[in-house]
Amino acid sequence: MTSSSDGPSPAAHRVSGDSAGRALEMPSPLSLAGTALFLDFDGTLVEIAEHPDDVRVSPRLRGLVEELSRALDDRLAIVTGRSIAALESLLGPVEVALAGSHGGEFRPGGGQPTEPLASPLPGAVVGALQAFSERHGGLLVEPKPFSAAVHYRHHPEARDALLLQAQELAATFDLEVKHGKQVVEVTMPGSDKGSAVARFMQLPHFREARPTFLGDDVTDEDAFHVARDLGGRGILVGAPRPTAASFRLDSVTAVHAWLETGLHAAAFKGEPPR
Ligand SMILES: O=P(O)(O)OC[C@H]1O[C@H](O[C@H]2O[C@H](CO)[C@@H](O)[C@H](O)[C@H]2O)[C@H](O)[C@@H](O)[C@@H]1O
Repeated sequence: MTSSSDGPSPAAHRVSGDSAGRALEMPSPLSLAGTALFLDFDGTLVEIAEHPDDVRVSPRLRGLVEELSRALDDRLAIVTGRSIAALESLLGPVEVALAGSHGGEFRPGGGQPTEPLASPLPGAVVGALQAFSERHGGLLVEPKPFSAAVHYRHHPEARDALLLQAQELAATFDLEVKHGKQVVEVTMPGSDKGSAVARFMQLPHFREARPTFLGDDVTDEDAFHVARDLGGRGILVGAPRPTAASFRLDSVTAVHAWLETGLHAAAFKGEPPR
């Protein structure tokens, strides 16, 4: 299966809701009562940068997600395409639940061990992607425990050949292809954000809550669907596009403001977390 951010079509996802191009409204202010909050990282909590290591993490971000998680009685998770190690190298050792590598890595809570939700990526796949990169001027290959990303941001001419290479590897090794923002990834089956959200929602402290998922990329669509199927909602971050999300926030800055406002309102009202 291929999911695509700027590829020919995102049809691999059950894109609906805003598929008619209808403008999505802003979400109402965040209410913590009965909410489980799921946050994508790149493009949602931090702005997209030219290189994965160059993202600017606001000094407030780690504290913000940890305070929100405590106010939600731990019903908050960051669900990212990055590996958990890469995420924590940017954010610091964060005391919240995490899913990394598009859901291949699952950590149910801060300080708890990470569980694999997929099998490791065969080493030959990374080797083939590295060889591809060398043949095409040196694309950035980002190996992760259950997936590998190849960034073509600085070599846009290699995009179509890269997609073809990824599809060939997927057919040979039984992988899935994800096409995100200037990046093509191959992932082990089971590594998707929808499965990660569904898994979190089975944990006892998440079970009765309504999931809200914030994300910017096509690779977040699986999670928007699962959130909606479980009685919650998706919030698209960034420009309008066909999506299964129900609401939209304009930018990373708007996400931070929405989260801060929800946290402060809960503290002011003494809102009980459940
Ligand atoms: O699921 P996310 O948390 O949104 O992670 C998706 C991918 O993010 C990173 O790549 C993207 O962000 C980079 C930094 O802004 C940017 O240079 C790149 O073009 C984007 O695709 C990360 O490197 C990937 O591993 C994640 O899968």
